[in-house]
Amino acid sequence: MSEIHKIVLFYVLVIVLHIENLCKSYGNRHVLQNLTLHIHPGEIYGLLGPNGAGKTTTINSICNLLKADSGTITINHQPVSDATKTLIGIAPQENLLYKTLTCAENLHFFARIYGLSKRQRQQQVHTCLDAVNLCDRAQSPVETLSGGMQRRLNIAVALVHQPKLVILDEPTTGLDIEARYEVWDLIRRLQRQGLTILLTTHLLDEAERLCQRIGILKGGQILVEGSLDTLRQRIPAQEIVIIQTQEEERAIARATELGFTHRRYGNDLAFWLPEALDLKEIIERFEGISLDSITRQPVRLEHIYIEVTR
Ligand SMILES: Nc1ncnc2c1ncn2[C@@H]1O[C@H](COP(=O)(O)OP(=O)(O)OP(=O)(O)O)[C@@H](O)[C@H]1O
Repeated sequence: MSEIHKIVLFYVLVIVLHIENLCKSYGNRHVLQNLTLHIHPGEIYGLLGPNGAGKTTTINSICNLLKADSGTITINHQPVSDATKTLIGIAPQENLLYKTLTCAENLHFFARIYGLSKRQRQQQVHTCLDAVNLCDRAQSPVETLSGGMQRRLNIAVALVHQPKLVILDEPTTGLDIEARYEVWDLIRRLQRQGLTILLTTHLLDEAERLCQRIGILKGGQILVEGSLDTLRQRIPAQEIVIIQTQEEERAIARATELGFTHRRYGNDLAFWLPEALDLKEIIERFEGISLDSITRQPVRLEHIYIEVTR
């Protein structure tokens, strides 16, 4: 192997964030239990989990705002400390912005906290406003911006000190679909610029669109981790079929005979099809049972998430 290949391989193998066996309790409540996860350079990693799973506790530990009881967290091979804080930028769920200050003033303020020189501040404020498409609103007070613009500015604040890892906590919650598209575009652009991103979201389609790898957290542990293709192996189905019928018991009994697993997704009765079937073949399988409708779906993150966390 040539030297250049070795160097390239070295950088590919460097792990940006490495969490090993992290434990944290509040009194006798065990919030993180041997949590282990690795985030690779340049990827968007989606940390998913139900309310109270331990996502915020994990993020606060990564940012060194909270001390774990045991376990290790390293960022670029350095244990978390005040020194590693500069490697991380965080855009919290609640925008961290001063509403009466302008966009530029907000960024100057946070850049100063990170100790940037006047010259660096001027340059970074411009670069960050440009990155989030808000140059034309530099002198606008935050309170005059739309919700989507405020969210983009909140992300700009996370970028002002040029971190290596950016943590986006529920970046599009509460936004309309147009504003959401803009934030998704922004996140993809940040990745193309070489940033590594840890994203938490309750929106599973957001994770499907953006994340190269996903970890599902519950009860303070990562239950599964991997690419969407890896996670799909959790559901041995070619397709999921939702059936509406007045004869659900008979449909379930037939499906069981055929070897189709059945599930309830909300009120929907669903069957996992182990082989690809066309519509006519699906109807034939349920012959003699009156079907009101059949809807076919690919296996989605939503199905995997429900399977893993149920
Ligand atoms: N300071 C604290 N003292 C006691 N319990 C706490 C404290 N902070 C968090 N917890 C508990 O720890 C558990 C995990 O909380 P955490 O905020 O990390 O979850 P989360 O996954 O971020 O949830 P959400 O999706 O609702 O934001 C919850 O049961 C929460 O009530």
